[in-house]
Amino acid sequence: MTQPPLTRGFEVVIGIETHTQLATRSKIFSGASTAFGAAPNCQASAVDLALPGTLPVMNRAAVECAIRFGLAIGAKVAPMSIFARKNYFYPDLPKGYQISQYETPVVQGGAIEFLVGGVPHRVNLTRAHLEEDAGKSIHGEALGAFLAGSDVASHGELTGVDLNRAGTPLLEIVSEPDMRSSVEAAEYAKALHALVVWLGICDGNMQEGSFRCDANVSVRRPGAPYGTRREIKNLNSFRFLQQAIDYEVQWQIDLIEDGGEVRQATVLFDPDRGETRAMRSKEDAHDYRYFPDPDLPPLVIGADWVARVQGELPELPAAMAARFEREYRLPAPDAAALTSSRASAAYFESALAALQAQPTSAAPDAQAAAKLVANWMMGELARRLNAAGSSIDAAPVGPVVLGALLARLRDRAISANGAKQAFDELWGAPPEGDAATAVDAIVAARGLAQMSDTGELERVVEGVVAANPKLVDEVRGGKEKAFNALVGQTMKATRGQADPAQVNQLLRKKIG
Ligand SMILES: Nc1ncnc2c1ncn2[C@@H]1O[C@H](COP(=O)(O)OP(=O)(O)OP(=O)(O)O)[C@@H](O)[C@H]1O
Ligand SMILES: [Mg+2]
Ligand SMILES: [Mg+2]
Repeated sequence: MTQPPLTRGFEVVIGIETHTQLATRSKIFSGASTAFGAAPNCQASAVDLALPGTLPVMNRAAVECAIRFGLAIGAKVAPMSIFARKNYFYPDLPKGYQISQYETPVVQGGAIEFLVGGVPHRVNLTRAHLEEDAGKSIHGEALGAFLAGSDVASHGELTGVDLNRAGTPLLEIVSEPDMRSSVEAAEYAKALHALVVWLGICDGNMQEGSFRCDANVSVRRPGAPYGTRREIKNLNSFRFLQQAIDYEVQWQIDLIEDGGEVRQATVLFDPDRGETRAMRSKEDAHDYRYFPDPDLPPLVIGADWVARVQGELPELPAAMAARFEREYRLPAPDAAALTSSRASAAYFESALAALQAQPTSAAPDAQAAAKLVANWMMGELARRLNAAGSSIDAAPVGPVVLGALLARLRDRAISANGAKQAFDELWGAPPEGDAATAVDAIVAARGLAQMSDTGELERVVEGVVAANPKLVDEVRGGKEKAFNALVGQTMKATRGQADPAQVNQLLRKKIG
């Protein structure tokens, strides 16, 4: 075990609770739609509004998401779990309680594994439980926009309640207090996010609140028992998560060094000021008066259901990364990057297949081909996607086209620089029809072809050597600059169409 890093002599302890919105079509206990963006209160059924006499009915699809998750992280999927009422009063919670799971959650234990700077980390999970989301309170400008044109004039003093989100299925994923730095916390959250999207149980849209983290933070002197935690609520970006923890750690250490004592509290992060601010002193479990919900029977999950879901599970990111290392002989960081999403992994495999489908005169080198595709995906393609703020499934240059382009690079028909120019052109105007034909057309139209006829290049080199006796003498006297000048002249004579490596080689041979 490596020693955890210390901050001003303190060890940082972090546990994360993540509210993952499950990608089901309807709500967890009603048939109302979960689609995002509807006008307020258009997607709230009688159950979501908590009208008297209504009863919740469990959504099978939500349970199936929980099973998928449990199996993917090596947890125990409880054969029987219990729904409980978590009682609190808030305007956006019309029942006065949230249906959640307490003592017996559906997913128990398991772990998330990920790399931090290439070093493997493992964070154990306590549990993951199913629950319903609450509605939303709407204040200020957002409410004003909604009320514009109505006869409610002084909306400045009002708060609106939108119950569209009420009853949306959540899986709350609770980690053990296993993290020791804000960087580790952010990497954990990224790995968890990638996994739930990979499994297809969450759309992962953090702006719309589909994946929200609460960071529980405490500090302690090395070897001391855990300190008191403060909980930073509702962090919806990895950067905010990291910033909020960093600020909170400094705040707690300042307080302790000034002789104060951390008290349990719920705090909010203000991204504009980069600060955390107390929201309320934290409720304890007994404040919620948890008790089993008499409206819902125990949730029973049979072994056959678990076995079926297991059979339908896709190859998981860690297993796929290990396979990429083994099968394609890629370095571990490349394999991890390429398997950051299912779309990226699928792109890689089809680009590689397309590259290898192009005939070549040289002996095929599978490892070199895989590395070439990996380099281009992590370099040129990633750069382009970042600049466009786009995702890989929407890339204008698809895997088959990239494979065809890289085949020309492999065969030295174009230079790396020429390939980049062709890539730019393909990006601007995605080709239709056969990919190789489209690539060759661009290479021809832009004059990107490298001179492939060795005999012809040899004649050019001979000409350059004959015309520059002075430079040749200097090269023989050991002047590298003179050699570069000869390379430059040869490139010029071939209008840049020669392979520089080949020019180098021929010149050395001629000069001796
Ligand atoms: N001393 C501590 N320092 C940092 N994190 C802690 C500490 N003790 C517990 N935690 C973490 O706090 C989180 C507690 O989550 P849990 O859902 O069990 O309870 P809660 O926060 O009281 O409930 P709620 O769901 O109502 O917010 C866990 O992620 C746990 O690892
Ligand atoms: Mg919790
Ligand atoms: Mg909490």
